[in-house]
Amino acid sequence: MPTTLAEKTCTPCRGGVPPLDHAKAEALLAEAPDWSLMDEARRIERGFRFGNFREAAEFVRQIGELAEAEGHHPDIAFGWGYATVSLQTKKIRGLHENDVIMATKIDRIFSRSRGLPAGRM
Ligand SMILES: C[C@H](O)[C@H](O)[C@H]1CNC2=NC(N)=NC(=O)C2=N1
Repeated sequence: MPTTLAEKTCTPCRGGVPPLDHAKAEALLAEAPDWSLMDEARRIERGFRFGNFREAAEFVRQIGELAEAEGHHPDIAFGWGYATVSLQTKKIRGLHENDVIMATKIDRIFSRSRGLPAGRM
């Protein structure tokens, strides 16, 4: 039984479910404290900094692999030294547990890229 969101996998979201309300989103974000609620809690976003373009591009590549494996996809803007990742469940135009699962997994990718053990930023 997974105990943390990062150990869970995204469930196929077929729509028809209500988006998380602000309180529930806030509660789940306790596991992804570096992410910000945006657009009246319909989206979450986090900015990441890197030493150059190549590091940012590699981070984006790894997120792409994760997204394909999980079947849940972020929006990403990136360039020299930065990447901004946004998560929303498009089908419900709001937040789903899948979005926070992805956030926790993306945090682990970033931690690993900085040579930190997962779970410590
Ligand atoms: C069929 C496929 O699982 C769905 O279209 C998935 C793909 N990835 C997705 N990603 C996001 N962020 N929101 C979705 O609603 C979504 N739907």
